[in-house]
Amino acid sequence: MPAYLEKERAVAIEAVERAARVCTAVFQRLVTDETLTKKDKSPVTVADFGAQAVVNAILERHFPDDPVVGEEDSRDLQGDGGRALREKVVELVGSALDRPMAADEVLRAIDRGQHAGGPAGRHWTLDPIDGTKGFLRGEQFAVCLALVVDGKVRLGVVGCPNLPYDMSRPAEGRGVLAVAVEGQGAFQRRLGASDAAEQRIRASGVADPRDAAVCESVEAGHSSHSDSAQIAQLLGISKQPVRMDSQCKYVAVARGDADIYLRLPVSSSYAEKIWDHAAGNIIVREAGGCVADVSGRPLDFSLGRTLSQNAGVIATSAGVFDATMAAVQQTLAGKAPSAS
Ligand SMILES: Nc1ncnc2c1ncn2[C@@H]1O[C@H](COP(=O)(O)O)[C@@H](O)[C@H]1OP(=O)(O)O
Ligand SMILES: [Mg+2]
Repeated sequence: MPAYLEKERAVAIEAVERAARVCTAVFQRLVTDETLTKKDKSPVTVADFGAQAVVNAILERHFPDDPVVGEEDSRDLQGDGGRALREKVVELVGSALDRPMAADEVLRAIDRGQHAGGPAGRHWTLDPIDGTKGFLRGEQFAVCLALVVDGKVRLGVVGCPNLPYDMSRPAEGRGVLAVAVEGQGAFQRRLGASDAAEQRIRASGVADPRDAAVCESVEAGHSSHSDSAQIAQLLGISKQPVRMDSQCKYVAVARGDADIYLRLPVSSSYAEKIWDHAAGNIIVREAGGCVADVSGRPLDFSLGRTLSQNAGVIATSAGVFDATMAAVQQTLAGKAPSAS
């Protein structure tokens, strides 16, 4: 008998592999094309749309009845105004899928991402490029795909093209694909190697919070750096936090590169999007780690496109979870984030 979600797991890996290739190809063009500077936002737009079209087309081929909650829609690619961008995306998608796709097919594939999500049945959730700023800097970004069944994340795949496969041996190359299915553990394999062997990954066994390493967003607008400094101080952590963009932070916790991922609300009006957390969340939990919001509540993926009942995210290895939550709560107590 096939294992739970065996086909979904294989298809999700293929989709993330191909989407990651789209992103890498666009980035290579970005650095070689003298007409583009890294300040130009258009490359990330082309890669975002291209990656979403590729993933959605592959999902549709294998699971035509499954809706997708994706970040992008095709509005900017339509009509005369969208022609230049559309042509670039169509060319990119054709080469990523090894078959030409007509423009209207590409737009339709992108718009398969407009599902509302919710508590019932199956849906996929996709962030075609998570960490766009990291992508443009040539640093960390991720292609993130997850399957939600009856409001719970059951499968997650995070492709990290720029993450060293082994942090202790960075010379051995970059590119990691992390994958987890509910109840089956978390694994990593080399991104871009079709016959890649999988290796089980586990969160660290650190028990004394003073020994823990913290990771957080590069962008202080996404997670408060001053609150995390206070939390680290309460925990007696002297190491500087590692800052990186995207769900690569969840992968870092899942394989013990870091012990604590802090995402501390800057504004009470921001609702986290499900595609920014679904895949990373299951990978950390299946690696033996813990994930909650800043109040200690589990992340609730059953409420539509956002985590409307959660604020922030705390992901840690199991041995330092309670101490981290206590320090988070002490730091945030009596401090209302601004609504701006
Ligand atoms: N105010 C905010 N708080 C938390 N996350 C945010 C905020 N604004 C944008 N983001 C999202 O953070 C993600 C990147 O996170 P990280 O800092 O971990 O790399 C992006 O998906 C980005 O969404 P968007 O895609 O709309 O820019
Ligand atoms: Mg994102």
